[in-house]
Amino acid sequence: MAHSRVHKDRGELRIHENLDELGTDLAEYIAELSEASVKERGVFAIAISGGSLIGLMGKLCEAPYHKTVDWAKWYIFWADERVVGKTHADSNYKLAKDGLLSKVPVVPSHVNSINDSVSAEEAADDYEFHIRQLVKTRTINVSDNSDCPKFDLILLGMGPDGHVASLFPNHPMLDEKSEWVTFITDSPKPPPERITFTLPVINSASNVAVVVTGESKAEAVHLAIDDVGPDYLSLPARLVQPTKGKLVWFLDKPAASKLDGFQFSE
Ligand SMILES: O=C1O[C@H](COP(=O)(O)O)[C@@H](O)[C@H](O)[C@H]1O
Repeated sequence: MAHSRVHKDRGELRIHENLDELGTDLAEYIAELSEASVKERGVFAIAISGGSLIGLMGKLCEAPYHKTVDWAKWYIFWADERVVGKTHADSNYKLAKDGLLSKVPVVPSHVNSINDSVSAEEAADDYEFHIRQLVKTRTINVSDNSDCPKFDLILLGMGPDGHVASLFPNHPMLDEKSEWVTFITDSPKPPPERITFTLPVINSASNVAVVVTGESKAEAVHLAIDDVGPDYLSLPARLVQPTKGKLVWFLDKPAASKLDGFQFSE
């Protein structure tokens, strides 16, 4: 049974007994947001990440979700992408296509992947331009207090170093305020060339979920959520603070094991 509590300023924490339970809760959460968004706006604009997240979304391809979700209304984007070919093993697009998108009836023209035949800088510019067109038509909603896109849902993973999307600790891209999509050519985690949503875009979303599993990430989870003092305020995962949207953390027990008070909530 999942343990859920609302942190005073870091959103809702859902701590799961195991990966199976987490996968079930995550699929239900995404399906509910999809239904609400389709009812309200006629579409569901969702941005996904790569890494372990895709495997954890697997239950969406199974009953009942493969039939009950209105897949034709989904518009899919990437919160970050590695600048490699779409058939490359490092491609977040390939990961999602193989693990999810090829198994459900999404509309191919609604799958908004990056241009993989140009430089990282050009790919970021292209992707931002593309998103701007879809904000104009309101396929992607617009923020109430800036011109930023307001995705219905942004799904993030987190690395053991606290990176989210391709926003890495101590990198100047964390200070980017005007671009929606930026690029990196010296990523500390290979491959080096990537594009990523910036923090203003992530924090303008209606819903942001950070999905983190495994003991290797327990320290970063603690630093991203607990009151740990000024040294960690700029940890990328800590900078995920939706302005008006809702933040939910999906954790398994090993990832949550270093959270303050974890032993008392078991
Ligand atoms: O490089 C990346 O890493 C993060 C975390 O991946 P995980 O496998 O540790 O969950 C991922 O969220 C991001 O999209 C990816 O490009």
